[in-house]
Amino acid sequence: MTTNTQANTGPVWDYSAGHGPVTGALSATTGAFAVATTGAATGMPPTWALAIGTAGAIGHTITSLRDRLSARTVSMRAASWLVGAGWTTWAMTTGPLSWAALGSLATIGVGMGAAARATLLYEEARELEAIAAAERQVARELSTERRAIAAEWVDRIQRVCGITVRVVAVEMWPTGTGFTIDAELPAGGTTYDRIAREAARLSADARLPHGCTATASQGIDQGRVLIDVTTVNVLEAEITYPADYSPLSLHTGIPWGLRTNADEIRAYLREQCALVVGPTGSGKTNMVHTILAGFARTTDVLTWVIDLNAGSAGLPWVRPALESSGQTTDGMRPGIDWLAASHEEAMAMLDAAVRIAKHRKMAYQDLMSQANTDLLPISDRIPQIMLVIDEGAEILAAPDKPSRALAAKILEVIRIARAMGIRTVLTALGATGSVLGNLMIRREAKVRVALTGGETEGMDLSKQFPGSRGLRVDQAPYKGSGFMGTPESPAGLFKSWRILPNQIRDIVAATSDRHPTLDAVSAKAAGPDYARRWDMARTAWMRDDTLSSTPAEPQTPTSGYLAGGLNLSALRDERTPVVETDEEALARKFREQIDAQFATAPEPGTDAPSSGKPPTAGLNLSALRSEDNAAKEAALAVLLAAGPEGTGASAIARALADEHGTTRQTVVGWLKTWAEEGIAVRVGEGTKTRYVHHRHAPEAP
Ligand SMILES: Nc1ncnc2c1ncn2[C@@H]1O[C@H](COP(=O)(O)OP(=O)(O)OP(=O)(O)O)[C@@H](O)[C@H]1O
Repeated sequence: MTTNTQANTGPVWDYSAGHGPVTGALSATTGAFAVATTGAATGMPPTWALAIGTAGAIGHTITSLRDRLSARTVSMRAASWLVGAGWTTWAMTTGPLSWAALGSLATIGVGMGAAARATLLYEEARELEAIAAAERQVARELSTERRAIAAEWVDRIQRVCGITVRVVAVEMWPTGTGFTIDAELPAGGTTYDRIAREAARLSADARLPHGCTATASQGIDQGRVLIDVTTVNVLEAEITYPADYSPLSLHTGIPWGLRTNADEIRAYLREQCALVVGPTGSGKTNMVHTILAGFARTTDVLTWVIDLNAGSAGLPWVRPALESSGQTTDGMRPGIDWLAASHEEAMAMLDAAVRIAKHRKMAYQDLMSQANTDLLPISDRIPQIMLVIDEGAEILAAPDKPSRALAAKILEVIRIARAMGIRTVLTALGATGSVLGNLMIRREAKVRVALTGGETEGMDLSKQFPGSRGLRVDQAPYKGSGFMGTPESPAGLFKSWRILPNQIRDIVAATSDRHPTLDAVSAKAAGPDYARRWDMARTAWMRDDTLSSTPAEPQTPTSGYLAGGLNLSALRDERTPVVETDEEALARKFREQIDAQFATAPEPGTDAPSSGKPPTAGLNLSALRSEDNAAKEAALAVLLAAGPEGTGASAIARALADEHGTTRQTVVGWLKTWAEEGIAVRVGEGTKTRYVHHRHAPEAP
């Protein structure tokens, strides 16, 4: 027997030879070959060759299907079958084993078994061929669909943008929620943004459902464009935070939510800070928890949280690890590494951060030179500190003295600590000019999120995502939905995961032994303020459930660590102009220096009549500084006059516009404070949110 090999079809055997029992090789039918060899060794009669030939035929059948089955696997199966069948048959009929008997019986087995096996294999092959045919049919239909999409979009782009592209590929998303078109731009220097800027018109022309977009971005080179078209609105549904709490690293990015194609979007924060903007009710608090969940899962991040609103953003991450005494439970670490709910604690935290940044710079010189980098190599041994400052933008804009001191420190951390591994996530109620007008924030915080949640007023996406076109607030009218852009991923629609308290508890428990420890160099620089952060005296308030509902007394900057309430609102209420003390003068000089260095842009709409105070240089705090008490009192009067029906921030801002020029964001801040203090009661949700003065509130006498 000889073996031939034909191109594209594989080896074909010729069974006609019959010289002796078996000669030649049956490379794909090891079993038959084994039996043949056995037969030869024991003087197999020539007739056995027939059976062996049948076995060879199996090999033929098998190898002709090599595209579908591994011939080797099948021949091994045949071999084991042959031996097994031969052995069994012999055992039933003959008795004790001899090589001759084995040979003959094996051959009978080969004949019978080969026939049965050939039938089985034939069936299997037919089945596989049928599947392949079905697959080919689907592929044909898919490519017809792709061709139809390509043709439709070439026409559409021509109609809407006036340019003729050539579609190179259409990729259907596995999630079934849309597709990506890869197209070549026409010659003559056309750039992708000719299409990007027409996103809204393209979406309308394609009659995409609400919440779906056609977003163009750069292709593989400057002559190509990628157009992501979403056809199913994934922003609408509530999607819970994934139950997979596996370890993450700062370097591999931290997932913050989903794109419309259901892809995860990650924030890379080794060098970047982040700004998350969301008006009340948009899902901002939920998003902060999602962010803290991501940090808790990392092995190289320590999270420090400042939340002057009763520490509420950080508390769920600490409480599972707190004993009733207020001390941390042995063996369980909180999901965050430090929580500040008062100005004093926040100041201690920020001071520690500044000291760490400065000390790391000196102490890790050798390490950085060995690693040949000017960025401190962050790892589980030298962790990054992520400072999450809830409503940090409002602190930057607040007019009171303690907030101004905090603002100066926050900006200092942002300015000096990038290379040394301390970055911030600031949240804001509105994309106020006071935040984005600051060049340093604009430059350092390029990971940006705008949660819209149905709120359209005061959301200026073009400021938050400069250069992005076609983003419209009404594309994301659902809670937890909005836009996210990072230096790696252009601004686009996004949905944050919904995370509930029980999941936060689970994550705290699951990640407790994973958190890094602050490196000794940094811990030394941070000093006792850091080392004693979980001291009972400083954490007792975390167990006190009554605190958050008790209006706080104004605190003096010298008061102790016990954050007996969160006095941002109280401090915002400072009414009497303060004579500048030495400390204030120092803070003012510092702000002036920062502004001189980082050319802070003026905030639009803040040239309204001021209360007579000279405009203060720097930090764009002018908006709120110029909102004098008269404006606040006028706002309260409008609220009172609105009676039981109540009113909203926009209406109050409109009423104040002429006389005081107060911005809506400012009114939002006041309303939030008043709601916390019980002066106003919040009624309704989302776009229907109203505030009622407590005298008119339903439960009021
Ligand atoms: N990612 C999300 N998916 C679905 N629903 C969400 C999501 N985030 C928030 N929500 C819904 O929106 C409500 C408000 O969320 P959240 O408290 O986070 O908003 P907020 O902007 O912090 O508002 P406030 O400042 O008034 O507390 C939640 O109770 C929840 O019902």
